[in-house]
Amino acid sequence: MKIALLGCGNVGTEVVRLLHEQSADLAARIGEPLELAGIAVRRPDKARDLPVPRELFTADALGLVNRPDVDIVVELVGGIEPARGWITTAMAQGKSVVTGNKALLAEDGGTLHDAAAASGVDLYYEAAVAAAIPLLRPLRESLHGDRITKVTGIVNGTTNFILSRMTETGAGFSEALSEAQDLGYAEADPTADIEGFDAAAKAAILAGLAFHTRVTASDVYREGITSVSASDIASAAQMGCVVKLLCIASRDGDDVTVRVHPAMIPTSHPLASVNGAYNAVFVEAEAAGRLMFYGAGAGGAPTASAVLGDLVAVARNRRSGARAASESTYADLSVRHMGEVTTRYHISLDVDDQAGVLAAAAQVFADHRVSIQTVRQDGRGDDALLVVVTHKATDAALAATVEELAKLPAVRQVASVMRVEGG
Ligand SMILES: NC(=O)C1=CN([C@@H]2O[C@H](COP(=O)(O)OP(=O)(O)OC[C@H]3O[C@@H](n4cnc5c(N)ncnc54)[C@H](OP(=O)(O)O)[C@@H]3O)[C@@H](O)[C@H]2O)C=CC1
Ligand SMILES: N[C@@H](CC=O)C(=O)O
Repeated sequence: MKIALLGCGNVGTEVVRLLHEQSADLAARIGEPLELAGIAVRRPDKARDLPVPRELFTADALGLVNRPDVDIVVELVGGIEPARGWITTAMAQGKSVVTGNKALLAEDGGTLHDAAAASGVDLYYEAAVAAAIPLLRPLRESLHGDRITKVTGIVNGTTNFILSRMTETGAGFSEALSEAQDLGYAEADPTADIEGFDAAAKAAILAGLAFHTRVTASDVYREGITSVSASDIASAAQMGCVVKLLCIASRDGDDVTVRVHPAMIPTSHPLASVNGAYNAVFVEAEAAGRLMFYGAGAGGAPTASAVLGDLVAVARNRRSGARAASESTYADLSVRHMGEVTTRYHISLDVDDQAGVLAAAAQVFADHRVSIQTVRQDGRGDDALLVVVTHKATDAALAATVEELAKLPAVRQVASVMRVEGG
């Protein structure tokens, strides 16, 4: 069975290594050997310490995809184009595809699934969400007899690594990000990680599979972690909380809400102890109850494990003439606007006069029917912040409250607003 590998970076390199080191086991599991037909990269002449002949490398990805001896295409380049073109070309020629490209799946998964169905080939993408964790196959298959109501998780390893470092060692944001890049966790453009685009793409894929509907990245409410400060982390700690970038997808009747944003969660919450580049996802289903999936969420080797798992499944299907179940998108659900979502909020106000501003601020909260749970002062003197934690309120009510708080004469600025979940 011949494989065209597109991309040999953090993940592709480990795929090549595993294909080499485990070739006998893989052949035994599949019933015939897997052979690399070629490896497409941007710089074919770059020195790479890999156990394969240099002649396998090419810059002509499309030429490799088009080769008649190629059976399966593994796409590990990323991005929308030219990856989409390579994948649809491969499928049109009856070649099955394995990919880890969440950005493409979340933007245009429908086209890829339709192309796979039209050509009767497989499209597998376990690596696209939460890397090594077997998560998509359980959603696509094992839980198909149940009704999933909510998926909550930490699905980006880079941001979880950064927040963990900031919390545990007091590391700065940039220092922690460059460490995550060195470890192969970050996307080629790390803006995708730190601004929440990567987690939003994964949230769209998870919501689509969980709720049997098509959800694209543009349906997902998204905030990244670039505005999370050391003072937010310290303030969370004072409340017995930690800050995490959460992905929350929930279904309520015919409506779904899909959101990605930083949130304070109590240290007793099971997601609070998920640190470093680890991911964890809670799935709540009507009959199964609460299920938790946990493991390495980024990095070359863990992601390659998921790619190899898909490769074995696709190769076995080709040998037996079988095909994975088609995409299940029969449910016509509407995506609810973020303004309707209710949660608790932590608001830090940089004020001139703590005592003087309290009554005015309380009135603003009352005017918008946002009920205050606690108020406290953080720090001393000019640097002191007035910290308000609310009871549950809608995002729309909170946004209107914050807009008015910012106009109070004694408020220098609204230093931060963060959701509080799970308490
Ligand atoms: N890193 C991770 O932890 C995870 C990554 N993923 C996904 O896996 C995919 C790959 O990620 P990763 O390995 O980290 O990415 P890298 O940036 O490390 O590697 C990208 C690879 O693609 C090659 N490439 C780029 N442009 C072209 C082109 N035009 N033609 C041919 N080859 C090209 C590069 O070539 P060259 O080597 O010459 O630069 C490189 O080999 C992405 O979709 C990513 O989102 C999924 C889960 C986890
Ligand atoms: N950049 C991603 C890689 C895995 O999907 C992450 O950090 O989670």
